[in-house]
Amino acid sequence: MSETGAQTGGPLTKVLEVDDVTIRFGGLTALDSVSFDIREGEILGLIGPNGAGKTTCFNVMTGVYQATSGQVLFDGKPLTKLARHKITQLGIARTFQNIRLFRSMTVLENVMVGADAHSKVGFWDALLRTPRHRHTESESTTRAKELLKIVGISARHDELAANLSYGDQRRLEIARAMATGPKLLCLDEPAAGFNPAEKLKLMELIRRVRDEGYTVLLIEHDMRLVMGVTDRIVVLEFGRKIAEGTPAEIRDNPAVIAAYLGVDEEDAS
Ligand SMILES: Nc1ncnc2c1ncn2[C@@H]1O[C@H](COP(=O)(O)OP(=O)(O)OP(=O)(O)O)[C@@H](O)[C@H]1O
Repeated sequence: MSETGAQTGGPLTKVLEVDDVTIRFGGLTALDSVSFDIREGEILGLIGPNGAGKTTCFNVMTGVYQATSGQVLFDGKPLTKLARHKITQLGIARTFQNIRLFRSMTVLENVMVGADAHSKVGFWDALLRTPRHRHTESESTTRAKELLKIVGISARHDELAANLSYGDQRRLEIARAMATGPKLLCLDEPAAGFNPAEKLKLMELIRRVRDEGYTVLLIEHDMRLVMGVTDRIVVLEFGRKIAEGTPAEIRDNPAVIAAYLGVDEEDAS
């Protein structure tokens, strides 16, 4: 396990802060005064029953939605609603519930696209193939190959993305997101459609990604996976934060048990 501030008691750097965020859609309050933060080097899980507000929260944390009130601070600065490429440039990368890859490009090319989103080389450098562009290109090829190794699919780098198995496509999505060099990597239900053996491998992979120095936000339905891989968990129910803590604390929290069992808090304790 990597040594994060959270685990060593050292100074905590907040990568992202959700500060008293409320989001309303017409008459419906999807998020109600929610506050929590994500600390550098940790894996934070965001969980809750269906309709709890996880996706809405994810969307406000990745600049897709603007809070009705309250704010999200990324790297200490307010995050406003931004175009997707701007969010990537800021340092937030995400994967999607429904895999979004360039299916007719190779595995390596898909990761290189991620690296290009991060690249400082301009249009003219690329068009004229300047030494600066060539240098950057070879650096990003090397880095893309390293990332494919980390996610465990380097042997398939020349294959078309469409030819990968479902599990390997998910791995490729993670590598592509990592290639943008994010300060925060957001995984939206990465285990969707996985069998138990694949879920175990995914847990290993998420830990490996964190140990590489990435900060990870994980939204996931599979409780065992969330409990097994996260450093801290935030629980939402009906748009409110009902608990926050380590997996062990969350497992024993009566409000969380009640939310998942759908019974009164008193009955669950
Ligand atoms: N764009 C929208 N317009 C109107 N209502 C919305 C919108 N997005 C979400 N909602 C509503 O906000 C509430 C929270 O939804 P959200 O999708 O964030 O929950 P969730 O925890 O991600 O649920 P699930 O686990 O089922 O995906 C729900 O009642 C949903 O119907």
